[in-house]
Amino acid sequence: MDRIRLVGGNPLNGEIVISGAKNAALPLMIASLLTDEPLVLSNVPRLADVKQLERILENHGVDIAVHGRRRGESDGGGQRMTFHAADIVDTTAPYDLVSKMRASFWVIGPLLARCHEARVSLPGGCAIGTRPVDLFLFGLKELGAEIDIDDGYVVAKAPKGGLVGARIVFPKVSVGATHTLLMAATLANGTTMIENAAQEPEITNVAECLVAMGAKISGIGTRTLTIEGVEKLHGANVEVIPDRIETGTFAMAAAMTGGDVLLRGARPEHLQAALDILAKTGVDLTPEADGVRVRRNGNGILPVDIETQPFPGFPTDLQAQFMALMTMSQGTSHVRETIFENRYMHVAELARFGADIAVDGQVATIRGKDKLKGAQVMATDLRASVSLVIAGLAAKGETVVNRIYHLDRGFERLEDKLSRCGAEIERLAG
Ligand SMILES: CC(=O)N[C@H]1[C@@H](OP(=O)(O)OP(=O)(O)OC[C@H]2O[C@@H](n3ccc(=O)[nH]c3=O)[C@H](O)[C@@H]2O)O[C@H](CO)[C@@H](O)[C@@H]1O
Ligand SMILES: C=C(OP(=O)(O)O)C(=O)O
Repeated sequence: MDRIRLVGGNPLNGEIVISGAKNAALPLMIASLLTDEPLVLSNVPRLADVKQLERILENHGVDIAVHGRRRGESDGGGQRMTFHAADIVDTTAPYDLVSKMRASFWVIGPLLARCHEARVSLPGGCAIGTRPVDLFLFGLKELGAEIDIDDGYVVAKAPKGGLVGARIVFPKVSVGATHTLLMAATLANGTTMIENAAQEPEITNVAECLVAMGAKISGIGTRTLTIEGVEKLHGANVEVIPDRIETGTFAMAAAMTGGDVLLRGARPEHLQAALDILAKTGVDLTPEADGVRVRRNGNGILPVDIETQPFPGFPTDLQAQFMALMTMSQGTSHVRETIFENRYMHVAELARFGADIAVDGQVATIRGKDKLKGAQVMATDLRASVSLVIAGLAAKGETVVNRIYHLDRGFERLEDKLSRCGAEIERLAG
């Protein structure tokens, strides 16, 4: 299994190009199931999760092509890919494919809408809590679907004639359930209202893609989405938004090590809450024409308390990285994780660097240290893994991060991007 070795202490200086967002690319790829015409996506990141979803879509009968570079495109840019679901040959998403990744469960929405049936294995994904699917099932039932659980599979059937528009009031905000019901409703008979919908920028990216495919959606970017079902959707060309979690991660890495990094392509409005918090820790953040500049020169890291919240709040996917930063703050800070009940797996690993963190229920109390010391650590989930890299970049001496396949799920060329900015970091194969 590959590992990452790094030697801490170098400030980060230079430029990092932000990749396309994993959490937008995945549902956009899934949206291709809604039409028999080609959906062309650009800026698709090269990630293990994208590859895994390609396998799942191919199993349903989707033809997938990766296009070559065009004039004027940089070599590090995202992929342009076509997804063509001319004929869906199989409406089952099997356990061995779905169990590796949470988002693969979301195929249930388009399959049910277009083929009127779906059999999808209960999902996997990062082990950060129980992660039930009750909200998906509740929403699909509201659209008239009949649902059974059989041998670890969700078996869903639409009424004769297809799904029927309805008012769905989610009792809790869910990104995945919003994506799924939004996609399902585009082909339902009549109008659907999704209330208490997630407002994440990735939802907006998908909603705008669906509109480009001929869907009728209003309220995009708000808590209430209204979808007037149409008979058919068509092909479209859509760009994946830049990854706000990658942006925040590199911003925190630069804040941790000091230095001056331009995050090229970053969209500050997609992570304003996190940038506002970073500014309070003493980092200079300057929006530029094509990105955000992050600078910390000499001054110490100030302690700041955070609470994770659905968008536009502080994202849970940046909680571990922020905690890594706080381990070297000049005081005591608190993190409250309100989205997932078990998203503190990085705490025990950060302790190996000498970090002082105590967890009590939802709240972690972090007492900042002057110094961290490099260590052997184990990556436990995607964002936890990168928090260990951030700690390692600032720690004295050598760090080895084991089990980095988690990192490859969500970070494109992480070592390359960091080493170009002066970090001493390499991948050890095997
Ligand atoms: C691929 C992708 O985009 N993953 C993101 C997505 O995950 P995901 O879509 O899985 O996260 P949700 O927004 O659904 O989860 C939010 C909360 O709702 C709960 N819940 C969810 C569904 C359900 O049926 N029942 C239920 O109780 C979850 O357990 C969790 O406590 O949003 C999360 C919250 O921003 C991010 O951390 C993940 O990176
Ligand atoms: C938790 C994440 O991914 P997933 O929902 O696929 O587990 C993530 O992207 O941080």
